[in-house]
Amino acid sequence: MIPKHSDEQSGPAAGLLVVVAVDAEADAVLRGLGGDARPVPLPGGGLRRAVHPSGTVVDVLAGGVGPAAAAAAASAALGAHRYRLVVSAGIAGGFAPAAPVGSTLVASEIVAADLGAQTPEGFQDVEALGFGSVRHRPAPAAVALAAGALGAAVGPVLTVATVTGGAARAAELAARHPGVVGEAMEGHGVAEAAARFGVPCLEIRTVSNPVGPRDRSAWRIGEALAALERAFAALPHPELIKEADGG
Ligand SMILES: O=C(O)c1cccc(C(=O)CC[C@H]2O[C@@H](n3cnc4c(=O)[nH]cnc43)[C@H](O)[C@@H]2O)c1
Repeated sequence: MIPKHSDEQSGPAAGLLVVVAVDAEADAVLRGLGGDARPVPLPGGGLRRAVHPSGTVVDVLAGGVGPAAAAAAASAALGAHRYRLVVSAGIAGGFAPAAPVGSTLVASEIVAADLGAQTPEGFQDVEALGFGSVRHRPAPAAVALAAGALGAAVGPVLTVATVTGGAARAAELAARHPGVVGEAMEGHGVAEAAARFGVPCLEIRTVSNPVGPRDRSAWRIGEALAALERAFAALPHPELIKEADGG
């Protein structure tokens, strides 16, 4: 694990780091936090700082699409600044019936769903193959606190490198991950980076499309971004940081 920063090295802790993929998601999160944000220097850019009405200092990072970009960006921010909690956030696909379009999700597990190998017995993840881990489990009390405040569905949220585009693949993922609520592309990368810095991590998503057969006419990105804005306005930021930290 990479040692935590000392105050002498980097000044007072920002509190919360929110890692999204693209600027439209960052803008939605920042609107929810109250609007005013200033850029913070970071190699690769994309970092803006806001203060929630609760007084919590929140850094919002647009780190790019996919787990590798998200992990690299989150590591850069975690290496440069002190945080007590990291949240992977953004829009996602929702698994029926738990996660309709416009709903909010909080991950009970952040799972790399396609990190493994095809074998004669079918897909096996790297954990089953004995050389890695595919799962991060956020603190249950923090998950419950966030979900209660947001009226969110709770369950595993998958991280995939390829968006699901068919009913058979959606059914296969649902069978392999009981209780699954969502699919996105960054959570596991962000969680891996946070773990290396010893900082707790949550994943909070709002649903833009159903997971299943590809249907561009069913995407509701504006609705999901509006839900993301509401979520970051409603989160009890100081209490959440305390819970995620272990109370
Ligand atoms: O081309 C498609 O069929 C398609 C369907 C859904 C999303 C995409 C994207 O390229 C968006 C990727 C972006 O948004 C997140 N996201 C949103 N919905 C999903 C999804 O159903 N499965 C995986 N990721 C999704 C993701 O985290 C990325 O940041 C294309």
